[in-house]
Amino acid sequence: MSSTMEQAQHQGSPMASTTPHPRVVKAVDAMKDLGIHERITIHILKKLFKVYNNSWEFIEAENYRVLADGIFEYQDDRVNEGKKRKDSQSSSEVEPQSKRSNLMQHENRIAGCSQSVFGSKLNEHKLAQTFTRGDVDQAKPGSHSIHSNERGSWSQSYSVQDIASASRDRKKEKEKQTYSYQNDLRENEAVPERVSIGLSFKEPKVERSQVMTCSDGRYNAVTRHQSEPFISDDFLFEKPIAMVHPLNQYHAKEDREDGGDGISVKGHNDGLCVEIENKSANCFSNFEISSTPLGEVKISLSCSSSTGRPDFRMPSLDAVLKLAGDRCLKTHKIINPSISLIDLMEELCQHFLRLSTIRTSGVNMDSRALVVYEGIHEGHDHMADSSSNGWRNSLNGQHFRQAEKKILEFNGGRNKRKDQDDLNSLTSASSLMVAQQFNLDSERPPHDLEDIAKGEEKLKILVVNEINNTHPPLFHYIAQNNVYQDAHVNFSLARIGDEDSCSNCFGDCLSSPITCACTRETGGEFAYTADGNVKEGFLDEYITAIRNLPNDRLYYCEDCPLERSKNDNKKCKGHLVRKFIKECWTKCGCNKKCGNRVVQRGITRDLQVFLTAEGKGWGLRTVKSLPKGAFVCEYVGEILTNMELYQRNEKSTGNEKHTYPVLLDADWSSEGILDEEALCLDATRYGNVARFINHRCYDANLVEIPVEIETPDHHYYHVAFFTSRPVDAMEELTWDYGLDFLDVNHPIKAFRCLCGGIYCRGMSLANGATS
Ligand SMILES: C[S@@+](CC[C@H](N)C(=O)[O-])C[C@H]1O[C@@H](n2cnc3c(N)ncnc32)[C@H](O)[C@@H]1O
Repeated sequence: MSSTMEQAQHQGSPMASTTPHPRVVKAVDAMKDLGIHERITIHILKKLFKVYNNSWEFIEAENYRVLADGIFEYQDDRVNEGKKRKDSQSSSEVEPQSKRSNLMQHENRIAGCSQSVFGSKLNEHKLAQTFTRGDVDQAKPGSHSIHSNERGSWSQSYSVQDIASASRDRKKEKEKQTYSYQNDLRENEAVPERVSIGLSFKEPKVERSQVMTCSDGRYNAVTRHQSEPFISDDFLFEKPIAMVHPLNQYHAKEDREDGGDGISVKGHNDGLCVEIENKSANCFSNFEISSTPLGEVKISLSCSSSTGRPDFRMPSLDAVLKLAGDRCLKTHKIINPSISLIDLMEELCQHFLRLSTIRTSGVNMDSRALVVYEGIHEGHDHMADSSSNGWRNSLNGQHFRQAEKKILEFNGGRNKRKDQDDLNSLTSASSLMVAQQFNLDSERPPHDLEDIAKGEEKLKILVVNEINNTHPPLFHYIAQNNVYQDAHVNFSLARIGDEDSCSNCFGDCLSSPITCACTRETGGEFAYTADGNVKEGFLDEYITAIRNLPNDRLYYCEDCPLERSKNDNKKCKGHLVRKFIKECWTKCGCNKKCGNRVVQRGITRDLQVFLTAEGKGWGLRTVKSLPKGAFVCEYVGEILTNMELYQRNEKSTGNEKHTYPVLLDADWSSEGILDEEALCLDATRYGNVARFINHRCYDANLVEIPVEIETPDHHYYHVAFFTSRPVDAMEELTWDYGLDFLDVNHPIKAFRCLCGGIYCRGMSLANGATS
């Protein structure tokens, strides 16, 4: 980014160090294993910190048991709130009492104090009056374990210890290993534990023909009324209340005596529970949900018929959870608030089957193959790891396509819509594989030298090497930003208010006499000229502001997400508050050719990627001269969270070639930004031509301006490069990265600057170029 020497000291630069606290990262990783999204984990962590006076020990104890409980409880509360809202809207009936609150009141009566760690803000002091600290520790509700066996069955059990029994059972409990995944090969064991009051699965949504009732009218004991007697001792899960066959909907509707869905329902003799049975011969899997009157619940997922398949391989639990988690994130964007536990289990089951029966060129996938399968979603790290095992060539994208085809064949009896879904996920997975293949085949020319954009842009972008016969570094060309995994980028029409769109405009807003609502950001005037360049007045003011850095241009976070995560907890260095350009978009009445739509139209200038003579590696230049304010290109890359970037950097050896990530902090002043909301763009693996723009200190000929297009929410925006002055034909395009060459702690080692400018600040300071 354009900046002065001083600016390089600030965080309002693309190179800002993004280093979350390692303990936060560990906690996030641990929760991710449970399929919990980073945003939620961090949200709860913060609350727990307040409750526990920043004590990590308490939060980390028993493998983050408190944290997990807090999260479950939080999710529970949200579901309840949603339900309450719905209920109060739809009927005037007396609101049914929350089941959890029933339980909690009940537990509280027994324990004589508040038990909720999170929701009711556990008061340790208060608890200590009745129980020892150890008892309180033991009393954190909600242990959770998952077991799997060789035959493809998992059982997932949840437990809670109330304070009273924690006191009693403390010694016994210590011996139990709770809250850990166990992917061992032992027989499926039912673990006699009691249900967590914090879990959000207490009222499974039963869809289609899945029925889940108890003959006494209760789903499970979480619905137990507070007046029921509390019996605290062991209760084994002997009888399932329900067996749900999630894949049943895929079977052809042949045997209709059961109502046409292949499912029949029959009650258990004990008069307590109901079993749901799938009569279909092609039963792939089923769930067993067992419950006791006390609320002890065991949910097990078994894929029994897969075990008879010769090609069955037990997939790793992590792989299945990851695949299901990814799908939840991608299909539902983030966990769908209306999703039920049954839906989740169903999803898990499908992915379990997917992974357990994938074949590659007639060879069964083994555990290594699963790692690569995950690698499809992960980027090239896994592939790089696996390559060292010397087997990568047998698992290229084509084989994965075969593998996916196999899944479709295997599921031949399923309905068409599901097959289409599979096909869709296949397409997205395959497209990522193309990027992996660059690494796979060293014989293959890495890029189309005639057009490095491979047709993704309107114009071809030539690669020119007048110096030697090397090629540009490997990456996957994308013309638009793409979410890597966790970034929460919400483009919904509902978020665009009337004030954020010009629905009354028509044709070209620039030539309209009506004041366009889209000029809101730029003081009632358009930022662009009719030629599509940024107006000189706007540009000069913008450049002056970022180069001269008056103090009122810097925003200092009270609790900076960048500094907070560092061990030394330094103060915020300040983020440069930038002016935005707002372009017209879908809700606007104007047409696609409207003059207030420049960046969204993509690259229109003739550009070349070339090998620089000064030793800076590859660079970008313009073939024709450009006027001041011309749009050149956008910085396109993967959208990462601050945390993901940190994790990526942590894995890096420090010796790779880097593009520098851009932090999207231009508008942090308008709202306190949270860790989990901090986004950045990284073009190292996926990017466009902007990844070739080299750095120049201070007087670079490009300036980056934040541009709002799809969403008025400035936590995500486009980073667009415009010329800061007229540029000659064949002149290299440069950008001031805003690098602090003095920052030895930055995760990416600075290079020795060869910009050759008279204001160069990095020539003598840093050691060794990385390119
Ligand atoms: C975003 S990439 C730019 C493209 C890069 N030159 C390439 O070949 O892929 C950033 C890297 O380019 C090199 N670079 C960029 N500007 C430079 C400069 N002024 N002096 C020396 N190296 C530079 C550094 O190696 C830096 O890590």
